[in-house]
Amino acid sequence: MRRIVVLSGGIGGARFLRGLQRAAPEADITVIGNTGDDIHLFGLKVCPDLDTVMYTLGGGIHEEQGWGRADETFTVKEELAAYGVGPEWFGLGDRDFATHIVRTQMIAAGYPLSAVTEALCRRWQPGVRLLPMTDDRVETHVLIDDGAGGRKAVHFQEYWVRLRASVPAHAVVPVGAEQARPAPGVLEALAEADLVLFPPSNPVVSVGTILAVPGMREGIAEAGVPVIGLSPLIGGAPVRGMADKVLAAVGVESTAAAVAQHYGSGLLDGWLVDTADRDAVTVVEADGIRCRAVPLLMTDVDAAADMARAALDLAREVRAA
Ligand SMILES: O=c1nc2n(C[C@H](O)[C@H](O)[C@H](O)CO)c3cc(O)ccc3cc-2c(=O)[nH]1
Repeated sequence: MRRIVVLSGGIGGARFLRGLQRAAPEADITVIGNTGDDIHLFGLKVCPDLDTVMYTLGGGIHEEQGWGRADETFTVKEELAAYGVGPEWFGLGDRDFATHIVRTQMIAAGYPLSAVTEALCRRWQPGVRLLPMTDDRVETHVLIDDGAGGRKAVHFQEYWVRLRASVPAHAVVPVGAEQARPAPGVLEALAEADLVLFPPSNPVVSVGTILAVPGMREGIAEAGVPVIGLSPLIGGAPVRGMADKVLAAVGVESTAAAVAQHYGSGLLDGWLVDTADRDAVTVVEADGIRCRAVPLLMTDVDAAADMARAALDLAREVRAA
């Protein structure tokens, strides 16, 4: 299984990918990155999930935080705040700003996001081919109460970072996804893949947004190769982040089994749950998805590599069946 395609969000996907690289050093890995979290701030285009993958695999990530740059300073942000220019709730550091300036400048010069991402990766050498899911603009919005008896849509980052997902999400809408086309190279990578992986990324706002791009589901199905996912939930709670909040918005229970059922046996061939959720194995298998329980806590790169090995083993089982 040399050619592996991974549909990735930010932190969880990036850390899993680092494990996959260790577990399968010979593999040719293509990452299809979520761009629904992208946000335009201060006239700049910020792509949090693409950057998180690029910095994590390129050795520039802030390890504890999981996003943004290591050894970061915030002088530009402080100067903007001194002018009264916000938002102050989104932490863009000086080093990170440079990435967004280069990206925005290249886009203004007419380059598509896929070409810009390739150019940025020339510096970071992430060891994978990093593709945005689309070159078209897709922006995830979350429908919340407006405090006056009605509802309003806010940008995903406002819901996630400013509100810390503390208010109920009534709906999650990847605005623009219906008209979006997969970025160059995405469908080709799927067609040539030996294996497709869904890392323990958010099933709604990360993997779900990628799957919302027309042609993506068909591309995965037509590849005719094992599709293996890893649960982002352990014991009914997200390992990191607030996935449970957005799962509720799409009517999915916060359990490892419910997430597998949400993806469905039409898409998924195999599913890994944590050993704490071993009772879910029979439930998931009853739905026609091969399931195994293994430790899913990515405490370090070795643990992530063990998870990647388990996913590769499950893929071999599926293929041999
Ligand atoms: O919790 C936060 N997450 C921040 N993130 C992470 C991001 O909001 C989310 O975790 C992802 O979009 C979800 O995958 C950033 C990511 C970037 O690439 C650049 C800047 C930020 C800033 C913040 C922030 O201020 N607070």
